[in-house]
Amino acid sequence: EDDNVLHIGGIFPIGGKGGWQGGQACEPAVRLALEDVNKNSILSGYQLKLHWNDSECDPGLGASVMYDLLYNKPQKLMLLAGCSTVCTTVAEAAKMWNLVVLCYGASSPALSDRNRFPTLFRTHPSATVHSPTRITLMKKFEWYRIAILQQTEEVFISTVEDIETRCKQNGIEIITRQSFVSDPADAVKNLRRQDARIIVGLFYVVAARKVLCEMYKQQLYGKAYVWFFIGWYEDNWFEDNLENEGIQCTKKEMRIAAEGHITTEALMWNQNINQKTISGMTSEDFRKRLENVLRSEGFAIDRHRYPEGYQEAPLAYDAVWAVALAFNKTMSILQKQGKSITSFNYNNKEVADHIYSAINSTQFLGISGYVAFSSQGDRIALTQIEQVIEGKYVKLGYYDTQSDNLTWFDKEKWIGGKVPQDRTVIRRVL
Ligand SMILES: CC1(C)CO[C@@H](CC(=O)O)CN1
Repeated sequence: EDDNVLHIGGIFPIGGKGGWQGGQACEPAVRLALEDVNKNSILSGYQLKLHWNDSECDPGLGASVMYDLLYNKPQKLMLLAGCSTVCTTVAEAAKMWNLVVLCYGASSPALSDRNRFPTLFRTHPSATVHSPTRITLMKKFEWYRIAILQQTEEVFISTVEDIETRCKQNGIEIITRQSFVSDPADAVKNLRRQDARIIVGLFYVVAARKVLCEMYKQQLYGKAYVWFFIGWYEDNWFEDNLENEGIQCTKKEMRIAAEGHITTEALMWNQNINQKTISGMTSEDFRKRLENVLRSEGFAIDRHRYPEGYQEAPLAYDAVWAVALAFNKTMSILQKQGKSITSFNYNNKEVADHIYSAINSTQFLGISGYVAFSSQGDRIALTQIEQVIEGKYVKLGYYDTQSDNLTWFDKEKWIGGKVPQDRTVIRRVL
Protein backbone atom coordinates (compact mmCIF):
# COMPACT_ATOMS: atom_id res chain seq x y z
CA GLU A 1 0.00 0.00 0.00
CA ASP A 2 1.30 3.52 -0.85
CA ASP A 3 3.22 4.63 2.23
CA ASN A 4 2.50 8.37 2.30
CA VAL A 5 -1.24 7.97 2.69
CA LEU A 6 -3.06 7.93 6.06
CA HIS A 7 -6.32 5.99 5.72
CA ILE A 8 -9.43 6.67 7.83
CA GLY A 9 -12.90 5.08 7.82
CA GLY A 10 -16.22 6.92 7.61
CA ILE A 11 -19.82 5.89 8.36
CA PHE A 12 -22.48 8.32 7.10
CA PRO A 13 -26.30 8.21 7.53
CA ILE A 14 -27.48 8.84 3.95
CA GLY A 15 -30.38 6.61 2.93
CA GLY A 16 -33.10 5.01 5.00
CA LYS A 17 -36.05 6.59 6.78
CA GLY A 18 -35.46 6.45 10.54
CA GLY A 19 -33.46 8.86 12.62
CA TRP A 20 -31.24 11.49 11.01
CA GLN A 21 -30.06 11.32 7.36
CA GLY A 22 -27.46 14.03 8.03
CA GLY A 23 -24.79 12.29 5.94
CA GLN A 24 -26.47 13.91 2.91
CA ALA A 25 -24.71 17.20 3.67
CA CYS A 26 -22.04 15.94 6.08
CA GLU A 27 -20.30 13.59 3.60
CA PRO A 28 -19.87 16.45 1.05
CA ALA A 29 -18.57 18.64 3.90
CA VAL A 30 -16.00 15.96 4.77
CA ARG A 31 -14.94 15.85 1.12
CA LEU A 32 -14.30 19.62 1.20
CA ALA A 33 -12.24 19.22 4.38
CA LEU A 34 -10.11 16.40 2.89
CA GLU A 35 -9.46 18.61 -0.16
CA ASP A 36 -8.36 21.49 2.09
CA VAL A 37 -6.28 19.40 4.49
CA ASN A 38 -4.52 17.57 1.64
CA LYS A 39 -3.58 20.74 -0.24
CA ASN A 40 -2.36 22.24 3.03
CA SER A 41 1.06 21.18 4.37
CA ILE A 42 -0.50 20.23 7.70
CA LEU A 43 0.27 16.52 7.28
CA SER A 44 3.84 17.24 6.06
CA GLY A 45 3.75 15.24 2.85
CA TYR A 46 1.15 12.66 3.86
CA GLN A 47 -2.30 12.54 2.27
CA LEU A 48 -5.47 11.78 4.25
CA LYS A 49 -7.73 9.26 2.45
CA LEU A 50 -11.30 8.40 3.49
CA HIS A 51 -13.05 5.05 2.90
CA TRP A 52 -16.76 5.24 3.75
CA ASN A 53 -20.19 3.73 3.40
CA ASP A 54 -23.85 4.45 4.30
CA SER A 55 -25.29 3.38 7.67
CA GLU A 56 -28.83 4.75 6.97
CA CYS A 57 -28.63 5.77 10.67
CA ASP A 58 -29.23 2.09 11.45
CA PRO A 59 -26.86 0.68 14.13
CA GLY A 60 -26.86 -2.82 12.63
CA LEU A 61 -25.97 -1.58 9.16
CA GLY A 62 -23.45 0.78 10.79
CA ALA A 63 -21.80 -2.19 12.50
CA SER A 64 -21.52 -4.13 9.23
CA VAL A 65 -20.05 -1.06 7.49
CA MET A 66 -17.49 -0.85 10.32
CA TYR A 67 -16.54 -4.53 9.97
CA ASP A 68 -16.17 -4.08 6.19
CA LEU A 69 -13.86 -1.11 6.76
CA LEU A 70 -11.78 -2.95 9.35
CA TYR A 71 -11.55 -6.35 7.65
CA ASN A 72 -10.60 -4.95 4.27
CA LYS A 73 -7.23 -3.38 3.53
CA PRO A 74 -5.89 -0.76 3.86
CA GLN A 75 -6.12 -0.59 7.63
CA LYS A 76 -7.72 2.57 9.01
CA LEU A 77 -6.19 4.86 11.65
CA MET A 78 -9.57 6.03 13.06
CA LEU A 79 -13.31 6.24 12.27
CA LEU A 80 -15.73 9.11 11.58
CA ALA A 81 -19.39 8.36 12.35
CA GLY A 82 -22.82 10.07 12.62
CA CYS A 83 -26.19 9.36 14.35
CA SER A 84 -26.34 8.62 18.06
CA THR A 85 -27.48 5.02 17.60
CA VAL A 86 -24.67 4.22 15.13
CA CYS A 87 -22.03 6.04 17.22
CA THR A 88 -23.13 4.09 20.31
CA THR A 89 -22.59 0.76 18.52
CA VAL A 90 -19.39 1.76 16.68
CA ALA A 91 -17.76 3.55 19.65
CA GLU A 92 -18.54 0.66 22.03
CA ALA A 93 -16.82 -1.81 19.64
CA ALA A 94 -13.98 0.44 18.38
CA LYS A 95 -11.84 -0.05 21.52
CA MET A 96 -11.32 -3.68 20.44
CA TRP A 97 -9.39 -2.32 17.43
CA ASN A 98 -7.74 0.50 19.37
CA LEU A 99 -9.53 3.03 17.18
CA VAL A 100 -10.50 6.59 18.04
CA VAL A 101 -14.07 7.35 16.89
CA LEU A 102 -14.95 10.95 16.04
CA CYS A 103 -18.70 11.58 15.90
CA TYR A 104 -19.85 14.65 13.90
CA GLY A 105 -23.59 13.96 14.35
CA ALA A 106 -24.42 12.42 17.72
CA SER A 107 -26.28 14.34 20.41
CA SER A 108 -27.19 11.58 22.86
CA PRO A 109 -26.09 12.36 26.46
CA ALA A 110 -25.50 8.61 26.95
CA LEU A 111 -22.35 8.93 24.82
CA SER A 112 -20.62 11.03 27.52
CA ASP A 113 -19.38 7.88 29.24
CA ARG A 114 -15.65 7.05 29.20
CA ASN A 115 -16.31 3.58 30.64
CA ARG A 116 -18.52 2.49 27.75
CA PHE A 117 -16.83 4.67 25.09
CA PRO A 118 -13.14 5.07 26.06
CA THR A 119 -12.02 6.34 22.62
CA LEU A 120 -15.02 8.47 21.60
CA PHE A 121 -14.82 12.19 20.71
CA ARG A 122 -17.60 14.35 19.26
CA THR A 123 -17.59 17.62 17.36
CA HIS A 124 -21.41 17.50 17.82
CA PRO A 125 -22.44 18.81 21.26
CA SER A 126 -24.43 16.59 23.62
CA ALA A 127 -28.11 17.46 24.11
CA THR A 128 -27.19 18.30 27.72
CA VAL A 129 -25.43 21.43 26.40
CA HIS A 130 -28.85 23.15 26.59
CA SER A 131 -29.30 22.46 30.33
CA PRO A 132 -27.01 25.11 31.83
CA THR A 133 -28.51 27.65 29.39
CA ARG A 134 -32.07 26.86 30.47
CA ILE A 135 -31.08 27.02 34.16
CA THR A 136 -29.37 30.38 33.62
CA LEU A 137 -32.56 31.78 32.03
CA MET A 138 -34.74 30.41 34.85
CA LYS A 139 -32.54 32.15 37.41
CA LYS A 140 -32.46 35.37 35.34
CA PHE A 141 -36.30 35.54 35.26
CA GLU A 142 -36.72 34.03 38.75
CA TRP A 143 -38.55 30.91 37.63
CA TYR A 144 -37.93 28.44 40.50
CA ARG A 145 -40.99 26.24 39.90
CA ILE A 146 -40.92 24.46 36.54
CA ALA A 147 -42.46 21.47 34.72
CA ILE A 148 -41.07 19.09 32.10
CA LEU A 149 -42.93 17.60 29.13
CA GLN A 150 -40.99 15.00 27.14
CA GLN A 151 -41.35 12.38 24.45
CA THR A 152 -40.20 8.93 25.67
CA GLU A 153 -37.04 8.74 23.52
CA GLU A 154 -33.63 7.79 24.99
CA VAL A 155 -32.03 11.13 24.11
CA PHE A 156 -34.77 13.07 25.97
CA ILE A 157 -34.86 10.70 28.95
CA SER A 158 -31.13 11.20 29.64
CA THR A 159 -31.47 14.96 28.97
CA VAL A 160 -34.21 15.21 31.62
CA GLU A 161 -31.98 13.41 34.14
CA ASP A 162 -29.33 16.07 33.53
CA ILE A 163 -31.90 18.90 33.93
CA GLU A 164 -33.15 17.35 37.19
CA THR A 165 -29.63 17.23 38.61
CA ARG A 166 -28.94 20.85 37.69
CA CYS A 167 -32.33 22.04 39.01
CA LYS A 168 -31.56 20.44 42.38
CA GLN A 169 -28.15 22.16 42.42
CA ASN A 170 -29.85 25.51 41.74
CA GLY A 171 -32.87 25.30 44.04
CA ILE A 172 -35.32 24.99 41.15
CA GLU A 173 -38.33 22.74 41.89
CA ILE A 174 -39.64 20.44 39.16
CA ILE A 175 -43.34 20.26 40.07
CA THR A 176 -44.12 17.58 37.51
CA ARG A 177 -42.46 15.55 34.75
CA GLN A 178 -44.93 14.41 32.08
CA SER A 179 -44.01 12.08 29.22
CA PHE A 180 -45.82 10.70 26.18
CA VAL A 181 -45.05 8.22 23.43
CA SER A 182 -46.91 9.89 20.57
CA ASP A 183 -50.14 11.55 21.81
CA PRO A 184 -49.44 14.42 24.27
CA ALA A 185 -53.11 15.18 25.19
CA ASP A 186 -53.14 13.55 28.65
CA ALA A 187 -49.66 14.83 29.52
CA VAL A 188 -50.71 18.40 28.64
CA LYS A 189 -53.87 17.99 30.73
CA ASN A 190 -51.73 16.96 33.72
CA LEU A 191 -49.57 20.05 33.26
CA ARG A 192 -52.71 22.20 33.51
CA ARG A 193 -53.87 20.26 36.57
CA GLN A 194 -50.55 20.97 38.32
CA ASP A 195 -50.80 24.67 37.38
CA ALA A 196 -47.50 24.44 35.46
CA ARG A 197 -46.46 27.84 34.09
CA ILE A 198 -42.80 27.37 33.04
CA ILE A 199 -42.48 24.23 30.90
CA VAL A 200 -39.41 22.65 29.28
CA GLY A 201 -40.49 20.66 26.21
CA LEU A 202 -38.27 17.86 24.88
CA PHE A 203 -39.52 16.11 21.73
CA TYR A 204 -38.81 15.75 18.01
CA VAL A 205 -40.43 18.23 15.63
CA VAL A 206 -43.40 16.02 14.60
CA ALA A 207 -44.35 15.56 18.26
CA ALA A 208 -43.75 19.30 18.82
CA ARG A 209 -46.56 20.13 16.37
CA LYS A 210 -48.92 17.83 18.26
CA VAL A 211 -47.94 19.45 21.57
CA LEU A 212 -48.48 22.94 20.18
CA CYS A 213 -52.00 22.09 18.97
CA GLU A 214 -52.79 20.50 22.35
CA MET A 215 -51.53 23.63 24.10
CA TYR A 216 -53.91 25.67 21.94
CA LYS A 217 -56.90 23.42 22.62
CA GLN A 218 -56.22 23.28 26.36
CA GLN A 219 -55.26 26.98 26.49
CA LEU A 220 -51.85 26.33 27.99
CA TYR A 221 -50.32 29.31 26.15
CA GLY A 222 -50.25 33.11 26.25
CA LYS A 223 -49.19 35.65 28.87
CA ALA A 224 -49.17 33.31 31.86
CA TYR A 225 -46.95 30.63 30.34
CA VAL A 226 -43.36 30.20 29.16
CA TRP A 227 -42.47 27.21 26.97
CA PHE A 228 -38.86 26.17 26.29
CA PHE A 229 -38.64 24.28 22.99
CA ILE A 230 -35.58 22.81 21.25
CA GLY A 231 -34.09 25.29 18.78
CA TRP A 232 -33.00 23.02 15.97
CA TYR A 233 -36.40 22.54 14.33
CA GLU A 234 -36.67 24.19 10.91
CA ASP A 235 -37.68 27.87 11.13
CA ASN A 236 -41.41 27.70 10.29
CA TRP A 237 -41.92 24.24 11.84
CA PHE A 238 -45.11 25.29 13.62
CA GLU A 239 -46.91 26.14 10.36
CA ASP A 240 -45.60 23.28 8.17
CA ASN A 241 -46.96 19.80 7.43
CA LEU A 242 -50.16 20.33 9.47
CA GLU A 243 -52.46 18.51 7.01
CA ASN A 244 -50.31 15.47 6.28
CA GLU A 245 -49.53 14.99 9.97
CA GLY A 246 -53.23 15.24 10.87
CA ILE A 247 -52.76 18.26 13.14
CA GLN A 248 -56.22 19.48 14.19
CA CYS A 249 -55.24 23.14 14.39
CA THR A 250 -55.07 25.83 11.73
CA LYS A 251 -51.89 27.75 10.92
CA LYS A 252 -53.36 30.73 12.73
CA GLU A 253 -54.08 28.72 15.89
CA MET A 254 -50.58 27.21 15.80
CA ARG A 255 -49.07 30.70 15.48
CA ILE A 256 -51.08 31.91 18.47
CA ALA A 257 -49.94 28.97 20.61
CA ALA A 258 -46.33 29.35 19.46
CA GLU A 259 -46.09 33.09 20.11
CA GLY A 260 -43.55 33.94 22.77
CA HIS A 261 -41.90 30.51 23.23
CA ILE A 262 -38.19 30.38 23.96
CA THR A 263 -35.70 28.03 22.25
CA THR A 264 -32.15 26.97 23.10
CA GLU A 265 -29.74 25.32 20.66
CA ALA A 266 -26.04 24.58 20.31
CA LEU A 267 -24.23 26.85 17.86
CA MET A 268 -22.90 24.85 14.89
CA TRP A 269 -21.85 27.73 12.63
CA ASN A 270 -19.29 30.30 13.81
CA GLN A 271 -21.39 33.42 14.43
CA ASN A 272 -18.55 35.78 13.52
CA ILE A 273 -19.09 35.22 9.80
CA ASN A 274 -16.09 37.32 8.78
CA GLN A 275 -13.62 35.62 11.11
CA LYS A 276 -11.00 33.53 9.26
CA THR A 277 -10.78 30.00 10.70
CA ILE A 278 -7.93 27.46 10.64
CA SER A 279 -8.67 26.57 7.01
CA GLY A 280 -8.41 30.23 5.99
CA MET A 281 -12.16 30.27 5.24
CA THR A 282 -14.83 32.21 7.11
CA SER A 283 -18.05 30.34 7.91
CA GLU A 284 -19.69 32.35 5.11
CA ASP A 285 -17.03 31.17 2.62
CA PHE A 286 -17.72 27.60 3.73
CA ARG A 287 -21.49 28.05 3.32
CA LYS A 288 -21.02 29.21 -0.29
CA ARG A 289 -18.66 26.32 -1.14
CA LEU A 290 -20.92 23.74 0.51
CA GLU A 291 -24.06 25.04 -1.25
CA ASN A 292 -22.24 24.90 -4.61
CA VAL A 293 -21.28 21.26 -4.01
CA LEU A 294 -24.79 20.36 -2.83
CA ARG A 295 -26.43 22.08 -5.84
CA SER A 296 -24.02 20.31 -8.22
CA GLU A 297 -25.23 17.04 -6.67
CA GLY A 298 -28.87 17.87 -7.33
CA PHE A 299 -29.96 19.20 -3.93
CA ALA A 300 -32.39 22.12 -3.99
CA ILE A 301 -31.16 24.81 -1.63
CA ASP A 302 -33.46 27.63 -0.59
CA ARG A 303 -34.22 29.63 2.58
CA HIS A 304 -36.52 26.94 3.95
CA ARG A 305 -35.29 23.71 2.40
CA TYR A 306 -31.85 22.22 3.00
CA PRO A 307 -30.63 18.64 2.73
CA GLU A 308 -30.47 16.86 6.08
CA GLY A 309 -27.21 17.53 7.88
CA TYR A 310 -26.78 21.02 6.38
CA GLN A 311 -26.97 22.52 9.88
CA GLU A 312 -24.37 20.03 11.17
CA ALA A 313 -22.06 20.20 8.09
CA PRO A 314 -19.49 22.45 9.91
CA LEU A 315 -19.20 19.74 12.59
CA ALA A 316 -18.24 17.17 9.94
CA TYR A 317 -15.86 19.60 8.21
CA ASP A 318 -14.14 20.43 11.54
CA ALA A 319 -13.94 16.73 12.48
CA VAL A 320 -11.53 16.15 9.57
CA TRP A 321 -9.39 19.12 10.66
CA ALA A 322 -9.33 17.71 14.20
CA VAL A 323 -8.08 14.38 12.80
CA ALA A 324 -5.41 16.07 10.66
CA LEU A 325 -4.15 18.18 13.59
CA ALA A 326 -4.10 15.12 15.87
CA PHE A 327 -2.24 13.00 13.28
CA ASN A 328 0.23 15.84 12.73
CA LYS A 329 0.91 16.00 16.48
CA THR A 330 1.21 12.19 16.69
CA MET A 331 3.63 12.01 13.75
CA SER A 332 6.01 14.59 15.20
CA ILE A 333 6.04 12.84 18.60
CA LEU A 334 6.66 9.40 17.00
CA GLN A 335 9.33 10.78 14.67
CA LYS A 336 11.32 11.91 17.73
CA GLN A 337 11.25 8.28 18.87
CA GLY A 338 12.26 7.11 15.40
CA LYS A 339 8.81 5.62 14.88
CA SER A 340 6.06 6.19 12.29
CA ILE A 341 2.29 6.56 12.61
CA THR A 342 1.94 3.99 9.84
CA SER A 343 3.29 1.40 12.29
CA PHE A 344 -0.21 1.62 13.86
CA ASN A 345 -2.17 -1.62 13.74
CA TYR A 346 -5.36 -2.69 15.50
CA ASN A 347 -3.39 -4.48 18.24
CA ASN A 348 -0.85 -1.70 18.73
CA LYS A 349 -2.00 0.28 21.77
CA GLU A 350 1.09 2.46 21.89
CA VAL A 351 0.40 4.39 18.65
CA ALA A 352 -3.34 4.38 19.49
CA ASP A 353 -2.61 6.06 22.82
CA HIS A 354 -0.62 8.77 21.06
CA ILE A 355 -3.52 9.40 18.66
CA TYR A 356 -5.95 9.49 21.60
CA SER A 357 -3.94 12.03 23.63
CA ALA A 358 -3.30 14.13 20.52
CA ILE A 359 -7.03 14.44 19.72
CA ASN A 360 -7.82 14.95 23.41
CA SER A 361 -5.69 18.10 23.48
CA THR A 362 -6.64 19.37 20.00
CA GLN A 363 -8.14 22.88 20.02
CA PHE A 364 -8.63 25.23 17.06
CA LEU A 365 -11.02 27.76 15.53
CA GLY A 366 -13.17 25.84 13.07
CA ILE A 367 -16.15 26.65 10.86
CA SER A 368 -18.36 25.52 13.79
CA GLY A 369 -16.55 27.92 16.12
CA TYR A 370 -13.92 27.07 18.74
CA VAL A 371 -13.35 23.29 18.72
CA ALA A 372 -12.26 21.64 21.98
CA PHE A 373 -13.21 18.45 23.80
CA SER A 374 -14.11 17.77 27.45
CA SER A 375 -12.54 14.88 29.40
CA GLN A 376 -15.53 12.78 28.26
CA GLY A 377 -14.76 13.62 24.63
CA ASP A 378 -17.78 15.96 24.46
CA ARG A 379 -17.76 19.02 22.22
CA ILE A 380 -17.50 22.25 24.20
CA ALA A 381 -19.96 24.61 22.48
CA LEU A 382 -21.83 27.91 22.81
CA THR A 383 -25.62 27.93 22.90
CA GLN A 384 -28.02 30.40 21.33
CA ILE A 385 -31.33 31.60 22.83
CA GLU A 386 -34.22 32.78 20.63
CA GLN A 387 -37.87 33.75 21.13
CA VAL A 388 -40.82 33.78 18.70
CA ILE A 389 -41.94 37.41 18.50
CA GLU A 390 -44.76 38.16 16.08
CA GLY A 391 -44.33 34.74 14.49
CA LYS A 392 -40.60 35.06 13.79
CA TYR A 393 -37.56 33.83 15.74
CA VAL A 394 -35.58 36.70 17.31
CA LYS A 395 -32.09 36.19 18.79
CA LEU A 396 -32.21 36.96 22.52
CA GLY A 397 -28.61 36.07 23.39
CA TYR A 398 -25.79 33.54 23.66
CA TYR A 399 -24.53 31.51 26.62
CA ASP A 400 -21.01 30.17 27.22
CA THR A 401 -21.14 27.35 29.78
CA GLN A 402 -17.37 27.30 30.26
CA SER A 403 -17.24 30.90 31.49
CA ASP A 404 -20.88 30.95 32.71
CA ASN A 405 -21.27 34.09 30.61
CA LEU A 406 -24.67 35.17 29.24
CA THR A 407 -24.60 37.72 26.40
CA TRP A 408 -28.09 39.28 26.44
CA PHE A 409 -29.62 41.67 23.87
CA ASP A 410 -32.71 42.69 25.95
CA LYS A 411 -34.96 41.84 22.99
CA GLU A 412 -37.38 39.56 24.87
CA LYS A 413 -41.11 40.39 24.66
CA TRP A 414 -43.77 39.11 27.07
CA ILE A 415 -47.38 38.88 25.83
CA GLY A 416 -48.70 40.38 29.05
CA GLY A 417 -46.06 43.10 29.02
CA LYS A 418 -44.25 41.66 32.04
CA VAL A 419 -42.22 38.53 32.86
CA PRO A 420 -44.64 35.58 33.43
CA GLN A 421 -44.52 34.18 36.96
CA ASP A 422 -43.73 30.58 37.87
CA ARG A 423 -46.87 30.20 40.01
CA THR A 424 -50.27 31.71 40.73
CA VAL A 425 -49.69 34.64 43.04
CA ILE A 426 -52.46 35.09 45.60
CA ARG A 427 -52.73 38.82 46.23
CA ARG A 428 -53.73 39.50 49.84
CA VAL A 429 -56.52 42.06 49.81
CA LEU A 430 -56.02 43.92 53.07
C1 LIG B 1 -29.29 18.66 16.31
C2 LIG B 1 -29.46 17.24 15.78
C3 LIG B 1 -30.62 17.16 14.82
C4 LIG B 1 -29.70 16.27 16.94
O1 LIG B 1 -29.61 14.93 16.51
C5 LIG B 1 -28.36 14.59 15.88
C6 LIG B 1 -28.43 13.16 15.38
C7 LIG B 1 -28.36 12.15 16.52
O2 LIG B 1 -28.06 12.52 17.69
O3 LIG B 1 -28.59 10.97 16.22
C8 LIG B 1 -28.11 15.51 14.70
N1 LIG B 1 -28.23 16.89 15.09
